[in-house]
Amino acid sequence: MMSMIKVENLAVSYGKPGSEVRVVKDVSFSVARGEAFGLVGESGCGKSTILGALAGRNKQWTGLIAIDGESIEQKRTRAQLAKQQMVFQDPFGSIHPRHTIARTLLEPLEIHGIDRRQERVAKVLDDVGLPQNFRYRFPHQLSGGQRQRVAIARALILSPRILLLDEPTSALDVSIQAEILNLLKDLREREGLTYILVSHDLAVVSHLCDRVAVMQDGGFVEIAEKRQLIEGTVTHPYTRTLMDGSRGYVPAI
Ligand SMILES: Nc1ncnc2c1ncn2[C@@H]1O[C@H](COP(=O)(O)OP(=O)(O)OP(=O)(O)O)[C@@H](O)[C@H]1O
Repeated sequence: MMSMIKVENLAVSYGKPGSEVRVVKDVSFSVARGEAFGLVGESGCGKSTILGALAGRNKQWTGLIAIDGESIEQKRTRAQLAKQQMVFQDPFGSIHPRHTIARTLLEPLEIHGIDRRQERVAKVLDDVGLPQNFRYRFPHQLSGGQRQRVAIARALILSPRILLLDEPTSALDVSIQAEILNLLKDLREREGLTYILVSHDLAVVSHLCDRVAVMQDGGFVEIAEKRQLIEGTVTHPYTRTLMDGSRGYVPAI
């Protein structure tokens, strides 16, 4: 089957030519349509940088990126950019504190010149389990979990095929984390979405993902199946260290 996301020999840098720092080195993987793929590793190992390159935010990359069978250039068309959307740890990264929820959700539709706007806003609010009258509210009137639902709604409004989820539950209370993870799980099944989920928490990753890439210092040390995480049959010592270090790690079956 054709991959939804294919990455070959990806390298990503920051900084001006001549003083570039390469923070992702020679990473290759592919994600099937409808799969949830995890990225774990210590802070600073390059997880967010990979998502940034896939989302079109970070243009200093080399290698091959193909989305839905189409090879991507560093400069993308609007249609290509709409195919994958990011969700961040802090919803304020994508929702403006002084805009109503309606305005936050309408903005991407205006930018992309998409019609039937009110109808689409109504649908995404439904999709993420928020009441319709939340349109008129401001972010500060919402709980952390509700704000993250708005951020997910905003990511969904352009009908992407892929969600790139960067620690989407780390800023939330534990009880709310499970709610948001279950919402993401349902959305993936209902809409046939493909996910890449970045998390430092193996419990979060194994709740949602079928396979997990373990990162260290800009590269992958191992791509483990969920079953290997559950059975403890991972092959790389660093993956074991991460598993041992993940306090309260409860493998989800
Ligand atoms: N805009 C930037 N300019 C320069 N260096 C950056 C920039 N963003 C990230 N880096 C560096 O790139 C490396 C990888 O960062 P990245 O955010 O991808 O790691 P991460 O694994 O996602 O970590 P975290 O979980 O802390 O976000 C780090 O050393 C970081 O300091």
